Amino acid sequence: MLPVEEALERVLALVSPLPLETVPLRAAAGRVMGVPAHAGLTQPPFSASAMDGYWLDAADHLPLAQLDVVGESAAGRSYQGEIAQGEAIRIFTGAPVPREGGVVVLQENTTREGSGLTLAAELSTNANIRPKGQDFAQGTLFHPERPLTPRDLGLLAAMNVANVTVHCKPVVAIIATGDELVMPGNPPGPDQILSSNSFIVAAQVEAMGGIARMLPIAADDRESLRLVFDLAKGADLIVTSGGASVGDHDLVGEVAAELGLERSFWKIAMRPGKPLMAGRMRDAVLLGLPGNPVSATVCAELFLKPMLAKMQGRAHRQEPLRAILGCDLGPTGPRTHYMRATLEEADGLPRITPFTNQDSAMLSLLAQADALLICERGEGPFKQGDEVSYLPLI
Ligand SMILES: Nc1nc2c(c(=O)[nH]1)N[C@H]1C(S)=C(S)[C@@H](COP(=O)(O)OP(=O)(O)OC[C@H]3O[C@@H](n4cnc5c(N)ncnc54)[C@H](O)[C@@H]3O)O[C@H]1N2
Ligand code: MOO
Repeated sequence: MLPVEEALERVLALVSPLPLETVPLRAAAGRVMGVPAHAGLTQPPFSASAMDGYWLDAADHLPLAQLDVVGESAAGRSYQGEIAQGEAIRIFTGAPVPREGGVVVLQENTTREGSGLTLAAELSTNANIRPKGQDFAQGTLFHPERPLTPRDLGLLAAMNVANVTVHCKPVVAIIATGDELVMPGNPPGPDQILSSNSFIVAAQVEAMGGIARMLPIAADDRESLRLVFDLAKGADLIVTSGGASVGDHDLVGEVAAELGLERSFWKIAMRPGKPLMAGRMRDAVLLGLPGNPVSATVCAELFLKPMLAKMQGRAHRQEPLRAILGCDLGPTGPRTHYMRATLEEADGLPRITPFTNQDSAMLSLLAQADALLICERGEGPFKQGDEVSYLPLI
């Protein structure tokens, strides 16, 4: 069985960053830029007042100085005239200063009568002016290698970048397989259950910036599987769940092989998630998740998310965090165990405690879990108080 690290290398080798498309800035949140943007202007484009008050020459900036107010500069309407020594202009926040070499005195530190202005007895040394180009210069490059944040969009807008070139969103076809499955909202027969995996995977895909296409449930027969695989045409990734193991009705691998799957691997040294399979299939990549909901979720966390990140040109390494173990644990066995666990705040590192029941069909415990405690294969036993690694769950 393939170690988890190697399986991750193999799934990442199956995918590449997707082609680029140009989208309006409004549609760019969460997308990853494929080429840098250039600032179309210097910001601020002019030295501007940072306060409401009066602009005057630095030579006139003296306690109790008396000046004559000869004009006004407001944001969007600058003062165009001359200003001599002993003169000032009214100025507002964001308005261009008439020239370099002046200061802005807050209106609170002046008295005004008609056009006469008297400065306060105590003056600040702050010029209250935002210098031209303080924020960025024309031509400055911007290319964060992560999803664009709302703040990034603000910066791009200020740079006069109206359209951004980003990686296309991965389209993911999601196929649940199994005669026993019905969609939520339908009454299950006596030997049926509800399909939950597709909802977990679709939400994970969307949280990672992909487009989820939830396809109809495939029955455990070749014809039905072929039909639903056909509906997946056009997707970049096909994610199945169920039918991955060794039972007589586990047909996903067989049917995918008939349809041209070049399998990269099947079965990994991981618990839960042993029967995971992956490979290239037609123009897409297939990730075959095990049917147990916990196994499907953990495999999607560990493999699908990094694949989606790489396809969008994002960093795709998930570095484990450290915590203190809240209980004793026995030896791990031959498969690295990702245990559903709760996290509690503590002095220093948080305390992590795995649930006693780690059955891979337990959705209620999965929903309560904060983290996956990582117990490497062949390691342990562990003692309460040991420092251990975990991956947070959102
Ligand atoms: N003899 C062996 N039996 C099994 C092995 C093995 O190595 N030898 N591996 C076990 C492991 S590990 C897992 S995990 C499961 C996975 O099997 P499959 O991928 O073939 O999944 P199914 O048998 O189709 O389903 C397993 C379980 O999950 C339920 N399921 C399936 N799809 C969904 C869904 N969309 N939503 C909710 N629940 C789903 C299904 O009803 C089953 O209860 O195999 C072990 N067996
Ligand atoms: O390892 Mo399976 O994936 O029991 O749950």
